[in-house]
Amino acid sequence: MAEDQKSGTDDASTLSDDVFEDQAETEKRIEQKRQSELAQYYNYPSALNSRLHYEEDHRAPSPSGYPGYKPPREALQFYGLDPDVEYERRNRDYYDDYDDGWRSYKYDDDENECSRLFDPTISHKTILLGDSGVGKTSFLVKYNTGEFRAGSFSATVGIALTNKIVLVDNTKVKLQIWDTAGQERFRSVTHAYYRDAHALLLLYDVTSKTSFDNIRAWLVEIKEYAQEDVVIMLLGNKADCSSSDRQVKRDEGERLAREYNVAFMETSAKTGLNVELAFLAVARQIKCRRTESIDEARFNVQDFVKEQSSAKETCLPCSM
Ligand SMILES: Nc1nc2c(ncn2[C@@H]2O[C@H](COP(=O)(O)OP(=O)(O)OP(=O)(O)O)[C@@H](O)[C@H]2O)c(=O)[nH]1
Repeated sequence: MAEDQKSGTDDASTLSDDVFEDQAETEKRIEQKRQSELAQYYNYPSALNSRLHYEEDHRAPSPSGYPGYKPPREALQFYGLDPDVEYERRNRDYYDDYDDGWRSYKYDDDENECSRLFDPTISHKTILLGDSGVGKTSFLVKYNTGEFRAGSFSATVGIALTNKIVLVDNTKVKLQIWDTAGQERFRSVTHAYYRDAHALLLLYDVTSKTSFDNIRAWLVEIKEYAQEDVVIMLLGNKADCSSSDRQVKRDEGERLAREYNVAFMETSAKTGLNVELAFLAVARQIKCRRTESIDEARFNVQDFVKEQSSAKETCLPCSM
């Protein structure tokens, strides 16, 4: 492990003997120091650089992450890795497979000339939230590239974004979609991003009761940090899994969504079930909330989701 990475631990051992600082204070200060070290990686100008992946055992930042992603040198050093060795390894192991890059870091350019852009001044910020491992990155990558790569993504560190244009009734709605780290230790970083979010996609994993139980805690956080009128959608991901693996029934998800008055659907990043629909519903709801039209303002995302889910359980075209 490199000296950089060890510094937090060294601080802890030194300061635990310090009679002027109790353990809680020490831990708090170390966490602040760690966060400030991490914070520098979130300020990279490029969206690609704002995303760091690493493997659970901390041996290496994820080589795959988003296809074509190359962590900054400092990020690798932060995890005690030699950047030259890692870049070489990544080139060898992964770049050949993922040479298309993550295509939609630029806006998708819609060919439909007659469609107008809804509120061109705003990229509507949409954030994926939920416990670590529920499938946020897979969900976004599926939406973005149409591909699912089982087990390809290791835990997200911090945040990353992509931009998409969704066509709602011949109007383009720009979504700026943020993928966040589900791990508790990055929570304080992601909180900062809730504030100006227009929509939140809150995921749990239908094969993990814990991730479902934690939804209530996520909703408490959302209430605390997000704007009051934020569009929230609860998604039970990994719906493709067999019934023997399933720990959360569909109607449990529905009940919870009703209790909190949020839209709900089950999804699968693997099969694409409702992936497009989730973003379409979000775009539609955002547009309707910001429009003067009485008819459109009456649009209810939950009814829309219900209607669409029963009409078609797979990916929908973007224009409806
Ligand atoms: N069967 C199935 N597996 C999925 C699905 N979505 C994700 N997975 C798998 O679940 C694991 C975790 O997926 P990720 O996309 O990395 O999860 P995450 O929520 O981004 O995790 P963090 O980055 O730690 O917050 C991976 O092994 C994925 O292949 C799905 O819809 N179906």
